[in-house]
Amino acid sequence: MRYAHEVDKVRTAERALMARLPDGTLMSRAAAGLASVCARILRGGRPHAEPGLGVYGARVVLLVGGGDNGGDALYAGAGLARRGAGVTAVLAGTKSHEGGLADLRAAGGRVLPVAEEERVATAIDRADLIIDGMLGIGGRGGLREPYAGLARRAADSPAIVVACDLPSGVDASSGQVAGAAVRADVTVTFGTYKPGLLVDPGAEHAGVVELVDIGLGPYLPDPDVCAPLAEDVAVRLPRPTSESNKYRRGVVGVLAGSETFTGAAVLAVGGAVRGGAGMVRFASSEHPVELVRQRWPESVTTVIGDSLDGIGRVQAWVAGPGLGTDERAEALLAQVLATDLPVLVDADGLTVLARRRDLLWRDAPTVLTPHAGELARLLGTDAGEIEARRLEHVRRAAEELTATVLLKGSTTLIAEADRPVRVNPTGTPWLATAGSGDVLSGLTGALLAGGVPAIDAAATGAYLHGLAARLSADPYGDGAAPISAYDVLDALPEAFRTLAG
Ligand SMILES: NC(=O)C1=CN([C@@H]2O[C@H](COP(=O)(O)OP(=O)(O)OC[C@H]3O[C@@H](n4cnc5c(N)ncnc54)[C@H](OP(=O)(O)O)[C@@H]3O)[C@@H](O)[C@H]2O)[C@@H](O)CC1
Ligand SMILES: [K+]
Repeated sequence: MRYAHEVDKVRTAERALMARLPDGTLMSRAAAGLASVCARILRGGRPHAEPGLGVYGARVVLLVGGGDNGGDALYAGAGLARRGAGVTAVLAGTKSHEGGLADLRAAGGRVLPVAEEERVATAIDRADLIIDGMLGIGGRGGLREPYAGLARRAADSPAIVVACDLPSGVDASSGQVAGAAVRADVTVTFGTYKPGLLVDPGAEHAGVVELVDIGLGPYLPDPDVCAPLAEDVAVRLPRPTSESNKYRRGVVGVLAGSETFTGAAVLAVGGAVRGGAGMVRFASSEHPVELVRQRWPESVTTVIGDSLDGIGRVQAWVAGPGLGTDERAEALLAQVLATDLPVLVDADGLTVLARRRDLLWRDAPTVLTPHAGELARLLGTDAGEIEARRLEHVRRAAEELTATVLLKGSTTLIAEADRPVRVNPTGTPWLATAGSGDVLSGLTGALLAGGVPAIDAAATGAYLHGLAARLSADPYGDGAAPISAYDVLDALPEAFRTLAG
């Protein structure tokens, strides 16, 4: 698991640790870690030179802000200069870390005030590697000048950009980006991950994130956000044993589809079948039932009117994909939510819930799987607001709707009251395709029916779904192609095998 802590918690832990250590120890640990990642990157090749020539002779530019983030960059730059790199520090703050500056000068580094615009521009354009040490966890709001201009210049340079602690302009605690921000290839972060490195839009500015241990671990409280690794997900996968039968593996009920919308039902049932349900019971009107029967003959189908009576026993429900939003849909959804079973509500079901939030007053687990637009309707805000502050909104939704909320998007987030928000690390931009959400609903419903607790079912479902999408979009790791929701379904067995193996 990768754990992330908000800024106030990082600061408290740092104070506690610093009280036990000689002055400057933490900064020197951070700077040493940063320098060693930069050296490794330079050894791997750089844009202006033959690959693999190493640190000696490499052109390194430090963008140095007025706080301790700039201090880290200066000490790291000094370390690289001692290994033979040509290091230029662009001083952009009203002041600069004195110890760091003295160390860089002593190591033979060059210093350029930001006002020397032409020389600064030339240095950035010719750099092999740029260290962004403008702002770290002390950053607030959009980047002001001259930082914003330097961020833009760095983006146009062919150099590899390495962010110190976090890309300047990204809010460490939320991932919000208000205006210009550095886009890093690699971010070297200290002590713990910051939520803004895992949650978009911050995450997409961070590139590959490397954590440097500075000894903070014992002083950190529970995390605010966490991102599971493959092994964290693998241990939660339900695995049938010789004792298993279809009822023990879980019977999932799928209430989906209507005469107008049929595809969503076929995909949701497919997600449940491939998600490992022992049995899928599908309830809908005639046309979708006919199609599901053809495609998934292993499911047990029932044509229903406006009552679910006689469907048979299930252990969890998936309700909503293609269901419509009329009174009949509302009546059926109300019956599902009146049970004491875990229920996942998606798509049209969420639209109905936006006008019937009272249906969420229940004791059994409820999982909601909205995209930003659906969540906006549920919370009475707009989708742009949600996208800009995803973490805040998914937490608010979990509290207000008393549900496990999985917010789909470029990074899928899963929240439940009083627990760290989980960030899903898998997925591909190609997953943003019609019907893929229906597959996720069925898959997660199968996990719920198998007895997996709501937050784990949602996180595991999201992980497998994103992994299946990656495996089908880019099976050989040499280039991705568009995929359909059906491709995701077809890659689910491979995703399970990859995880379990
Ligand atoms: N604490 C520790 O033990 C350790 C900390 N470490 C390192 O310290 C970093 C935190 O350092 P920090 O607290 O000095 O803050 P930092 O991010 O450098 O920036 C503060 C300055 O930014 C300015 N500023 C703010 N917003 C702005 C904006 N939008 N646009 C422009 N300017 C803006 C603000 O100016 P002001 O608003 O006050 O005028 C203020 O001067 C941390 O990320 C890690 O790298 C490591 O060494 C490990 C040990
Ligand atoms: K930075």
